[in-house]
Amino acid sequence: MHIVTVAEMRELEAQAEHQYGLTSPILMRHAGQSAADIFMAQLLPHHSINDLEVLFLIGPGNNGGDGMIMADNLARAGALVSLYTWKTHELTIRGQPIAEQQIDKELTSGLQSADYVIDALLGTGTSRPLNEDMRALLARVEGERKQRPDLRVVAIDQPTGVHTDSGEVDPGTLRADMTITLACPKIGFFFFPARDFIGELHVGSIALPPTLEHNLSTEMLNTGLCRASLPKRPLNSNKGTFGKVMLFCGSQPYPGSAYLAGSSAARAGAGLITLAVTEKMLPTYASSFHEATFAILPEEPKSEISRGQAHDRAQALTEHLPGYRALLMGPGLGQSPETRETILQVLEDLRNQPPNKRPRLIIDADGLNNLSALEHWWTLLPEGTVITPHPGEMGRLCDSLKVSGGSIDRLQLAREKAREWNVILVLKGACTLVVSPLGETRINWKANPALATAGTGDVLAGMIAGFLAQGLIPFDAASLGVYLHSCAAERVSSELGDAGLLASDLLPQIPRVMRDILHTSFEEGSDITER
Ligand SMILES: NC(=O)C1=CN([C@@H]2O[C@H](COP(=O)(O)OP(=O)(O)OC[C@H]3O[C@@H](n4cnc5c(N)ncnc54)[C@H](OP(=O)(O)O)[C@@H]3O)[C@@H](O)[C@H]2O)[C@@H](O)CC1
Ligand SMILES: [K+]
Repeated sequence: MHIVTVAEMRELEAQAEHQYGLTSPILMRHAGQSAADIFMAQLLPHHSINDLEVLFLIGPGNNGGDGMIMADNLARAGALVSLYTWKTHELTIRGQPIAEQQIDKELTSGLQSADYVIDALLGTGTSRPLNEDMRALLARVEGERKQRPDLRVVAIDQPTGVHTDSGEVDPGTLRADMTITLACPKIGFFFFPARDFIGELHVGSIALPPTLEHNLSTEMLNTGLCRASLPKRPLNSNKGTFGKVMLFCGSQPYPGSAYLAGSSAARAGAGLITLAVTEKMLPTYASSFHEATFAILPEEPKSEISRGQAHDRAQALTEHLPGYRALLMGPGLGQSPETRETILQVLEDLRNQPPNKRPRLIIDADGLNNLSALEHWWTLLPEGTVITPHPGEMGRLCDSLKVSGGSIDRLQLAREKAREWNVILVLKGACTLVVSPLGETRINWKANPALATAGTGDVLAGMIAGFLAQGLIPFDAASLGVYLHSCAAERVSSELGDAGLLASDLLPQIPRVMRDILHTSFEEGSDITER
C-alpha cells in the first residue's frame, strides 16, 4: 500500500480521469460508499447501525462531498443521520431541514445525542490555517466528548486541521478515534504531531486502477507486503535451508545483547545461530542459550590496543564465516579501541570477499557507535549492508546532528543518508523508516510505547539477521523485521499494556506473528490498526 503526498494524490486523481475516465464524482461515489462500508464493519460490538445517531460535519469541498455520500449510505442502512453544512450553516436532521433560528439549539442537542460525529469538513484541499469559526465548531465537539467520552469521532480522509504533507496540526484540530483515509495513507500521518490525531487508521478504496501507482516509491508496512516476503518453509528442509547467523555482539558489561539478538534470529526462523565470544564469556552464554553454537575469539587485551591482537580476533571470526549467510555486529560490543579495530578488520575482510561468498551484514548499536568515530566510515561497508540506528546513533553517524524520533525532517534525512552511505537504513523511532539507497521507503505505522525499553533494538537487529540468513534481500529482511517486531510488541502489550514489556517477552511472540500473518485473512484495501 502506497503512502502519498498531496501532490501525488492529486496526480493519481488526474491520471484516473485522464486515462480511465474516472471523474471526480465517480471517485467520490466510491469514496463515500467505501467509507460507509468500513464504518459499518468497524462499529463497536454494542452498536448496531439501526438507529445509530450519526452527526456529519460537512465542509465546502470534495471532502464534504465524500461525507454526503457516506451519510446517504448510512441513512439507507438504518442510521439516524444529521448533516451540518459548515459554510452555509444549515442543518438537516433525518432529512428534515431545520429552520435558521433553531439551528444552534438543534446542533447542540444533535451533538448531545450523537453516537458518532463524522468529520468531513476538510481534506487534502486544506490551504490555510483553520478559521475561528471552524475551530469553534470543532471545539464544540471536543467539549461534548470531554463530558461524554463514549462519543466517537471519525475523520474522513484526514482529521480536519492536520497538514498531511508535514505532519503539523492546526491548534483547532480534533483528535479522531478513527480515520478512514481514501485511496492511500497520507505521508504526514506517520509523523508527529499528526500521528497522535489519527486514531485507528483504515484505508478506503476509491477504485483507482493499481497501475496508476507504479511511480510511487513510499509504502506502508502492512500484512500484505510482509506476507509476500515471509520465507517459505518447504517440507523437505533442514537447518541449512534456513541459513546460519553469526553474531559478533555482547561483552562483559552487556552480555544480554548477544542472547537477545541471537535468540530473535532463531525465533525469526534462521537454521543455526553462532555467537562469537571469548572463552571467558562462554559459560555465561552456554548456560543461557542452549541452542547456540560458539566461535571462540582470543581475549581482548587489557592494556594497550594492539593492531596484531585485533587482527587475530578478526581473523578468528572471519575464519568461521564461510557458510554463514548473515553477520550481525554491534549490540553490546562496547566501544574500546580494540573492539573498533576488530570491527574495521572484519569489514576489510568482508570487502575482500566476492559478494556471493560473504554473509550479508547488519550493523547495530555499538557497531555504529564505533564507526561514527571515523571519517567517511560508510566507505568501509560492503555493498548491501543494513544499519539500524536509533535517533541518538543516527545523530552520531551524522556528525552530532540532532535527529528527531518523530517529526518529518527524519524522512528526508533518512533518504539522503541511505543514498550517500549506500546502505539499507532502518531509522528507528515511533514510526520506523526503512530506506534503500535508491530512495525506496517503507514506513511502519505501528507505534508502540511499550517498545521503548532496553534490549528491544537487539531483538530487532537479530530478527533482521535471521531473515537475511533465510535469503531475503536486505531491504525486505529489514522491512519484515521492523513490521514483525512491532506486531510481536502489539501481542505483548495487548496483555501487559503500554509499560513493563521486557525485550525477552518479544521472543516467543515472533513465530506467532509469522503464523498469524500467513494464516489470517487480509484485505489490501482496509488495513486495520489498533491505535
Ligand atoms: N478530487 C477527487 O477526485 C477526489 C477527492 N476526494 C476527497 O476530496 C478531498 C479533497 O477535496 P478538495 O480538493 O475539494 O479539498 P477539501 O479539503 O475538501 O476542501 C477544499 C475546500 O475547503 C476550502 N478551504 C481550504 N482550507 C480551508 C480552511 N482552512 N478553512 C476553511 N475552508 C478551507 C477551500 O476553499 P478555498 O481555498 O478554495 O477558498 C475549498 O473550498 C479529499 O481529501 C477527499 O476527501 C476523494 O473523494 C477521492 C476523489
Ligand atoms: K476530514
